[in-house]
Amino acid sequence: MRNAIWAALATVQDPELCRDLVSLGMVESAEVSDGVAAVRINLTTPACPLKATIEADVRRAVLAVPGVEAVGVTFGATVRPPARLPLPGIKHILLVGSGKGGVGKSSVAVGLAASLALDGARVGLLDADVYGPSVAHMLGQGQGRITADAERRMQPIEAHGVRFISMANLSPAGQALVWRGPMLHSAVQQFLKDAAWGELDYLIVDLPPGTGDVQLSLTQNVTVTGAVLVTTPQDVALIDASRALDMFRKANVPVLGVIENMSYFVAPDTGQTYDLFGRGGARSLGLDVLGELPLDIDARQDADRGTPSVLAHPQSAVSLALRQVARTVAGRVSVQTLGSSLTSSPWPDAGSAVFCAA
Ligand SMILES: Nc1ncnc2c1ncn2[C@@H]1O[C@H](COP(=O)(O)OP(=O)(O)OP(=O)(O)O)[C@@H](O)[C@H]1O
Repeated sequence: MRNAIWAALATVQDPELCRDLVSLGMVESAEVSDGVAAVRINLTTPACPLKATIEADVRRAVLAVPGVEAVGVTFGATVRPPARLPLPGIKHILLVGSGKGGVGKSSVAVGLAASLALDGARVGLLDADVYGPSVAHMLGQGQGRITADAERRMQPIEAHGVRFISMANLSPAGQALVWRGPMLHSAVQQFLKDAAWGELDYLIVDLPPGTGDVQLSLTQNVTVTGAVLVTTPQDVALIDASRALDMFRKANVPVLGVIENMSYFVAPDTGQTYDLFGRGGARSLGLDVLGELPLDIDARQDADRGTPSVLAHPQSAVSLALRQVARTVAGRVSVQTLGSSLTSSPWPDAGSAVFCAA
């Protein structure tokens, strides 16, 4: 009967990877005793967006095996690395960029990092927004100081399950950073390469707004798995976002999609929805819209108080959307890493990624 269970599992497809769980190496164990089957699946990311679907499909397939009366499905997860790690110990580098400043890029980077950590991933966050570093403050560590380990490497600060490094924790608060391009380049390279990040599934990089030295330096010096763009929906933001998109394309960085922030506002007193900046505008970029995040007073206050909204207000619309976006991004990273040439990707900028046929 054990063989029959494995055969049944070989008929279950990962809905994103379009391959069966057995050939993908995702079935860790499958045993049966007295008609009760126990299956353990090793997902490609703890933030798997399709865990419930996979569980239902496994259950259905195994219960169809004659003699199986019940089935227990448990999950583990191992983020699959690319053929060559971008940096020792780091499986994936993900960039969060925007054209315009103030559109919520750092908020989204913090939200994505905290969401992935909540799902059980090992997450780092590099605040490469050296001129306006806000990550430390948003994680409640504005006063924290970076220390060195025994090998004199920068030790990231840990907050809310995320290891991060920010210029804010290196330079005295309130002082302007007056640096030329080459100094910025070497600072970001040091943050990336000389810090004791440890083992990370995802290193998220909060880029400065625009298309300057830091962005170029990053895309040219490490292999980036993908980038997400953050924009608000109005034209002035979209014009700059399309420049950032062009920069990623020229640097051959796959763009996994765009997140529309401040997409709409629901008045807390009346419940009325206002599309303040023209909800849906991000679609004009021709990218997959990964999520629409509302303008939310709690989210702004949570950032100022130093607790990511996904932790402080997990049931708010903005938090639920961020959790979903983080899982979608994690799923796309898996697809891009494991995918072969089955079909072409449905999202326009995902490089060599594959996706299931519709
Ligand atoms: N969805 C939202 N609802 C309410 N406030 C938000 C939202 N997104 C961001 N904010 C607030 O807007 C401000 C700017 O956000 P943030 O610093 O994330 O933008 P940014 O694009 O990274 O800016 P910069 O260009 O300065 O790096 C912050 O006070 C943040 O808390």
